[in-house]
Amino acid sequence: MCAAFLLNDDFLIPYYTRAPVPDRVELISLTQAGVAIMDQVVSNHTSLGAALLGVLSHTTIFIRGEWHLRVGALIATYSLLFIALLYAEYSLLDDFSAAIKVAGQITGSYAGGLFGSIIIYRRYFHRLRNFPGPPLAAITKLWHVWNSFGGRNYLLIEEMFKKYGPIIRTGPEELTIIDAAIPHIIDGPKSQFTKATFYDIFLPMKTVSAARDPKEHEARRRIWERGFTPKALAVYEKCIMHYAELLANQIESLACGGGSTTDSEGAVINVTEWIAWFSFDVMGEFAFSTDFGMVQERKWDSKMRLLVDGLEAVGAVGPVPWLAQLGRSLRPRPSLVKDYISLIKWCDECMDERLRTKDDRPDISQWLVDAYRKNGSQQAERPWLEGDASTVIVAGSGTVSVVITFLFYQLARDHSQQDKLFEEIKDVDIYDRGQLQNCSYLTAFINETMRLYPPVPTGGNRTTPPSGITINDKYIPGGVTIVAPRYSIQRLESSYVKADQFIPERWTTQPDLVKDDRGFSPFSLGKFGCLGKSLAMIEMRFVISVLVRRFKVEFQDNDTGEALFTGLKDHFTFAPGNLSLRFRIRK
Ligand code: HEM
Repeated sequence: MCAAFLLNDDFLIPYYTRAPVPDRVELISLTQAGVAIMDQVVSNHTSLGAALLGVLSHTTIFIRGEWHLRVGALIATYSLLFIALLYAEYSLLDDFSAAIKVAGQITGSYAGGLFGSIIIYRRYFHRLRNFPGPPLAAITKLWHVWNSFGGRNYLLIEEMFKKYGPIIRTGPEELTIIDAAIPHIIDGPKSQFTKATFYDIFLPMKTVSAARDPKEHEARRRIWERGFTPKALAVYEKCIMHYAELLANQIESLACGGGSTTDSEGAVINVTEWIAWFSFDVMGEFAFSTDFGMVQERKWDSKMRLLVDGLEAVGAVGPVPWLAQLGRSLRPRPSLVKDYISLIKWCDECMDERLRTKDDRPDISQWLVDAYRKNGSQQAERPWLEGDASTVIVAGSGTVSVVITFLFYQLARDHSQQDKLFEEIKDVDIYDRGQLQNCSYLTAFINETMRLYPPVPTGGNRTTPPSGITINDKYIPGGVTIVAPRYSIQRLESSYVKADQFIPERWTTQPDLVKDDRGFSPFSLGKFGCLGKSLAMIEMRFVISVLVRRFKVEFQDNDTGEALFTGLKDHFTFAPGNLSLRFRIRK
């Protein structure tokens, strides 16, 4: 009877209406109907069993731990099960289409049970269920990939902040928190937070910036720190000076009539491009002791373009690490993944070349190479070497160039600020690092640029310690990913007066314009904080000083620099749109 409720109405009528007594033909058709009913009963029971198994595998296995690195293996197992079932059914029924139907029904029911359970659990029973946020974001991070496509993650977070408030559930197991206190909570000296699953998108490449295991990270960081001693910085400084002067000379030759973009009133320069060339050239020296020659040649090195495109992949799939791993195992590979793989391969080749040079070069990599040569198991060390070398380039150039580009935008917008900066540095010996460090307006200009346009605008995800944390009287359990987006935190009206306006004086003569500076952390803090902070400050101070002393900058004609913003993309680091400015030589 019970089974009958699950059945098709057509079968029930002849089965339960007994009178009148059937003839032979009717008996045969009744028997066939009976067999069909039994088949259906068995099939429905099997589907139900498979669906229950799906629910059970979620509630007992998949609900715990991290599975993003095993997605490829899980899909492979699931496909193999389907094939095994298909084979078994085909052996029994000798009918391929019936076998496909049954195998599909069982595996489909299992998947239905599994995903149904996941969806209901995440939406209605999850420990983060009471935090506000887009309903679909609570169910899957794919929502985030879709909505932040095209590098608009920083804007998406701003929109959600306005709609849902300062603590937003942006993923099944993720909260985005826009609060000035959060950088110190997640990265401060007493923090027990660890790096979140996001960093696994770089695997199998290994690098200090993506090491999630605290011990592994600490050991690697110690090696890196040797590359940033005052003695080492003094050597790098010479290299920075060389490239900064080369850059200024190239722009001057354009402004004097040596290039196609010239006119009698200086030269129109694509600042985004030239500054990117400069910072990549510098980091090429630091990572591989190689001159990419872009400032000299006035054009992109094809490998550097690859790097820029490869970073787009990081931005696109960053919210879903399993998608990155899946993309890597797909054949043919999606083009974004191909760019990323080519990038890793190229880093590999550059490192081979670097290892062939026997002499100790004064670059950042020498410390990494040193550790590699001393290590007993060089094979195990190799992925670190490549990963760290690419980190030097990506972390070192994609950040500095963002600040310098936006800083020049601000100089062009406000000529009085430009004059003030020039007045401060015009008589300073810019080759003396100490003197440049004392230029408070220059430092304030850099800080205010990093406040409004932080080179790492939304990234830096952390995982809460097992005991969880309490923020603003709200308890957040352990094992939850916390996103602390600098772009939004550093624009909080509760922290800064006229928060959206560029006012360098808030860091010098008008401290009352800063109400709460806890949220200002462009370099991050603590044990995961930027290793290259001092180097970056040296580099930015010097190149800005060289250029501001030699040139006046302005927008051309009716341009307002809008393209810088329309093209701006959040690829973990910011990728600015084009900024064209007229450079005139100062008399
Ligand atoms: C304006 C320039 C820079 C800014 C704003 C900046 C910002 C940051 C931020 C926010 C982080 C933390 C990222 C995270 O939590 O995942 C970071 C990490 C890091 N940065 Fe920088 N950075 C800059 C320049 C540099 C330079 C020039 C280098 C030198 C190669 C560098 C090397 C690193 C490394 C190795 C890490 C990883 C540290 C770790 O995980 O222990 N950065 N940086």
